Amino acid sequence: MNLIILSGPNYQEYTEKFERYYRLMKNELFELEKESTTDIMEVYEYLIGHEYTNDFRNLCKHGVSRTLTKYSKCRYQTNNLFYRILMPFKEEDINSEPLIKIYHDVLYDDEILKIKTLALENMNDAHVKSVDGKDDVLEEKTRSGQVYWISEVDAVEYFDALNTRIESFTGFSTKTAEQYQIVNYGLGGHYLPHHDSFAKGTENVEFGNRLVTVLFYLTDVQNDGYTSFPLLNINAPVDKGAALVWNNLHMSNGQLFYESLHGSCPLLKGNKWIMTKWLYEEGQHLPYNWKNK
Ligand SMILES: O=C(O)CCC(=O)C(=O)O
Ligand SMILES: [Fe+2]
Repeated sequence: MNLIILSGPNYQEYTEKFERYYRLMKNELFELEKESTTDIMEVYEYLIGHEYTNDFRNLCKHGVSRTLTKYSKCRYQTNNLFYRILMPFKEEDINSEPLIKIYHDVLYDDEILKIKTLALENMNDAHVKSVDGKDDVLEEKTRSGQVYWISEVDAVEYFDALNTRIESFTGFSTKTAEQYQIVNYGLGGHYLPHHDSFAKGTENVEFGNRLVTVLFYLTDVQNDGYTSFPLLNINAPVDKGAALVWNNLHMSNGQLFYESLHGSCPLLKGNKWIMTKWLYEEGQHLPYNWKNK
């Protein structure tokens, strides 16, 4: 590329050239910017008209004013596991009722890479799993993203260790859990507030209901795309390698924890990847019998 020198006898010609290049570059940058961002108001307008969406919208847009309580602490957690003395979990309390915690750095970069590669080969448009095991296509406005259910049988080497790790930091069995679900949200991708557990009478006959959600973040997302709990006024930040863990049911009787209502704020820039594991009632040490609740 020739340098444009804005002085000397060809000053006029060079200035015109410079202006032309400048305009071209500006347009180019503008187009690039347009591709990687989306109109915030457009996405939020889209969310109007749904139950709880005002709270959800405000929370997504204005963030959180969470009051710290005596529960809000973070610690190195060993859960009385011998080898975790050397490598404790970084546990952060988010809420007490229902219990919500973040475990930082529990999914490693090489695992994230493998999981994304596996998922990319098998992505489908977002579906929701119904109790009878069939997939229902979700209304587009409720959730927009690409979904992949990983069969652990096909990828034992990735998931054996992870199952054990989940059991260590949650204290719950993964033996009756669902397969791992991977979701990729693009621009404007979101998930309106919902409960993860199944409605009464529609639980899984073998394993009961979704007791605990373990949500791993496979990417960092700056300033948006939070997992938001509108009834608790909480936005959880998207922190690559962390797992957000919460109870969907009351641990004393298995009834729905209404306040566990949550969604994913619209993604306004970049890309958000998550992986979810739902732990079921069956096979856990619970003070109630889920079959007779
Ligand atoms: O993407 C998120 O932050 C939330 C996802 C979620 O709620 C779900 O998959 O059930
Ligand atoms: Fe959810």
